[in-house]
Amino acid sequence: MRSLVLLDAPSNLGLRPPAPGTVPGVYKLAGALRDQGLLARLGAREGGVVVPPRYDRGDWKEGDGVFHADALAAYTVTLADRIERHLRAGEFPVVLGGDCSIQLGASLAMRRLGRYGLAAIDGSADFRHPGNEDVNGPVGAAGGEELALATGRGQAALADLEGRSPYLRDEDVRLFGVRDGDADLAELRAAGIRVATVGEIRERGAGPAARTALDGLRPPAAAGFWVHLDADVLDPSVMPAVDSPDPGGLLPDELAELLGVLVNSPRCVGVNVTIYDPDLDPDGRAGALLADLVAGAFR
Ligand SMILES: NC(=[NH2+])NCCC[C@H](N)C(=O)O
Repeated sequence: MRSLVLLDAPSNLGLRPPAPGTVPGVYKLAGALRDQGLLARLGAREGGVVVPPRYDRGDWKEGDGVFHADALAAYTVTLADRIERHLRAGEFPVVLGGDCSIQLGASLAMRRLGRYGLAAIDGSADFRHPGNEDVNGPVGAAGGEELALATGRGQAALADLEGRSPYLRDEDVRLFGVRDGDADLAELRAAGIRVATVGEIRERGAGPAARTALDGLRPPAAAGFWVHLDADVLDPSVMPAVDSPDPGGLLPDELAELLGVLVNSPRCVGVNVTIYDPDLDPDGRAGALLADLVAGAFR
């Protein structure tokens, strides 16, 4: 029997201000999903909150690299300490963000334990790094860069914490739900990162696509894998409450099937949920859907 622990990582340090003088509302994701009864619905133990530093970009300007780099580095180590403790205890962390930069905490924690993979269910690869700025624009927001950083691309202050770069090997990463025609696809595939786009998932079926992708994410290669879920993998018609809504996303039934196969694999060691922003969801409908999908994934 798996023992789930619900842990909040309400950091918004990896996103740009949604409007001048405001901060990203993703830090409220954890509270909103908990208010949907997630702790009880998961039958999870209370894991508490890893409290993030203040959102303050100071005098950062375009060209200065990743903003909040020092705060993100410190937070990643603290979050990794917490996640590592649960993994070592044989518990299964369900980590509520926050923006996608919290994936770095999970990846660093796993790297301390050995070789693990990542199944990222995300509308975009979050693969911006200094080598592809011609395609993706300048680095800055870590929430659009965490896969690049975790695979050892980009500034060492984030990509090489504890001298452990890369936290994830390219060959141990699986991406699901990147939009067809995404500008990063060619580079991802050239790097050996396996991607199932929305169109490919639809063609093959979400279950078969997920099962095939799990090949190779088991011993003797990787010991197991983490699931990173960005709410923006869903189509904006059902999940408009994200910072970068992008049409052509997965529908709830497709995500349910995908998530079900991945999190119920005995090799899955934990999951994080990111990007849903309650400020953009006045009637709470998108949050209720997300809670249903997360709670419903565990059999
Ligand atoms: N949903 C996200 N991952 N948002 C973070 C990044 C958003 C934006 N596309 C960027 O790369 O700057």
